[in-house]
Amino acid sequence: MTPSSVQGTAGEDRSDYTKDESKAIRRRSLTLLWSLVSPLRGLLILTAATVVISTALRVLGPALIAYGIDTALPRAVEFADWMPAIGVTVVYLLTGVAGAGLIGWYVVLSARLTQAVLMDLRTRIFRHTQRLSLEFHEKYTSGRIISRQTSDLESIRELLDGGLNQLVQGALYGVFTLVALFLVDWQSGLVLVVMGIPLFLLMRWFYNESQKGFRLSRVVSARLIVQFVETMTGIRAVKAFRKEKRNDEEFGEISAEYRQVNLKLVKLYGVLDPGLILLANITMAVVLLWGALRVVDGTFMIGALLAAVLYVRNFFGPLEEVAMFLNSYQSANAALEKVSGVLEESPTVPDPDEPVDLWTSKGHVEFRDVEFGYSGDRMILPDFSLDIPAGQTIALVGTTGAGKSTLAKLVSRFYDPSAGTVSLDGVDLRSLHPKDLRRAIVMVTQEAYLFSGTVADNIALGKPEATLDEIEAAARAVGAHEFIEALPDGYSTDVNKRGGRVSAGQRQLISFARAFLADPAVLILDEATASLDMPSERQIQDALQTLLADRTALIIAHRLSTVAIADRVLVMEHGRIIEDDTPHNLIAGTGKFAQLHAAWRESLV
Ligand SMILES: Nc1ncnc2c1ncn2[C@@H]1O[C@H](COP(=O)(O)OP(=O)(O)OP(=O)(O)O)[C@@H](O)[C@H]1O
Repeated sequence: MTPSSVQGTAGEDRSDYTKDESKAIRRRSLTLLWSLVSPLRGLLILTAATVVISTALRVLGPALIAYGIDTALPRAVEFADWMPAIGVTVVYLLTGVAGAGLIGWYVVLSARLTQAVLMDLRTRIFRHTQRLSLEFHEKYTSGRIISRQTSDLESIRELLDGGLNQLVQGALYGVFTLVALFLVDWQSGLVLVVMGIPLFLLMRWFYNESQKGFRLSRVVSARLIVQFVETMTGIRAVKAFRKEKRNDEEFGEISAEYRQVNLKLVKLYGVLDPGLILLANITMAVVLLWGALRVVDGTFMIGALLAAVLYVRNFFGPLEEVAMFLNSYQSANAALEKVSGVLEESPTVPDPDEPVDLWTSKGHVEFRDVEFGYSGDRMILPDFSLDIPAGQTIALVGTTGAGKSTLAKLVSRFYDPSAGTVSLDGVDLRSLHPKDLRRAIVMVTQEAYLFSGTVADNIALGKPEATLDEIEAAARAVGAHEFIEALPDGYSTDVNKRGGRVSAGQRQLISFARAFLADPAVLILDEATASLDMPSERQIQDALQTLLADRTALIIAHRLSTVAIADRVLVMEHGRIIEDDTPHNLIAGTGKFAQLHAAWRESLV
């Protein structure tokens, strides 16, 4: 079980993990990696076999040279027996060719493996983040999600595409070389093992330090992306409030920090590289000296000495590369840690295991003893009960922050209450299949988001199988047909292309048409009439009348004129309903709504 301090995306911005936390994160990354690789076990085994065999063949070289010099050559010189020399040359050539061929095959196989893993991971991140509840998206900014899907995946791709080959081959080469050295001359092998102690300490120091550095580097680079994405998505507000200078400063500060972190990382190589060279040279000198003494003594052969020196050189050769690719390994590891965190998050509004069937809904909505707060300590709806009979049109008014949108989000099941139930036709929303829920309850918000595609595509989102006639009928019903017809390509106009750009009010009408076509039993309009311009007030009323006919409706309205079409008005304050009556009765009374209404009427004069 991952400790709660690093569960999911918690603790993601830290780089000072405790031992237990680090262990848990590592375990989570490994589990993810295994889940990605295990379906490809066959390919993995084949890839591993090719790299093991090809490396073993490459390591044979110096031993063959030693045999050539110490055995085959003297036989040719002394007895004119050329067979061993020819034999060893042929074997040398054959192992070279086979080793090269296998390496080629390994590269192809490993590419196939890594591309499959990457595709799986990419799809998983997309699917999973899309499935996560609104609560997650409201607290985890889009910039961070983007960096998971882009820069993190890119780091993993870099490692898998190039670094891993080098890393695996280098590490295997080192191990095989050590074994071969022991077989050729155990005394030189012993020297290498003794020198292996400072080598191990150096590599371990580098690994730990660079791991810390890379974690920090990823945290800062994610902040850079978040800052960039937030600035660009809010570019209108940035310009309107002249926030450019402050943004420049903030971005500059994070950039400077990023540079600092990366500089520190590079400095680690300034210790590692000379350290490796020094250790290699000392080992080589000791092996050479000790070997030479034994050659003089007549207890060691010159060919074996040459092989021992070659092995020592070969042993240290790839270490530099291994260290370099530890770099991309670290970076990919840090990325995998974050990605596995996102994938560990689970939807806070889970789908029911055994959903209750609700083919057709009447639209009876009920809140019973509901308690809700976004974070545990602050209640937004302390104790809320409300019965909305099927077909009723409710207007919800109240001071800002009273909890009106929260109510709408609970009916749409973007969130679940912490106590009590929200039900549709007597069925707890938690027991409904998401498909039934989405078919029965539709929310239209002020944003009225349009997806890339044509106007018709955007309306058809409410009913994907709709015909063009149905789409047009829906647009006519809400009064959107005229302006759509006037667009350059009518219903086929691409909303993202030049000329296809529509105004905020037009977008709203398109989303009304979309909702009309979806024909839900319950419709929620959250400030949805706010962007419609005043001259078409009459039109709005007509559009709303058509849109709301024969269904339950919950309208959150600042515009008091919309309230007139409601059967019932609820006035909310601090998460409670303080007035609940027909608009007529409320206006005639002396309560809060009567005051609001009087003030509004005065403002019209
Ligand atoms: N995602 C969120 N996380 C934490 N708190 C939130 C979140 N959304 C809203 N709140 C808080 O919940 C309270 C009720 O917000 P809500 O949006 O429901 O009010 P509202 O009545 O719709 O207000 P308005 O008329 O201004 O839209 C507010 O105090 C707000 O700060």
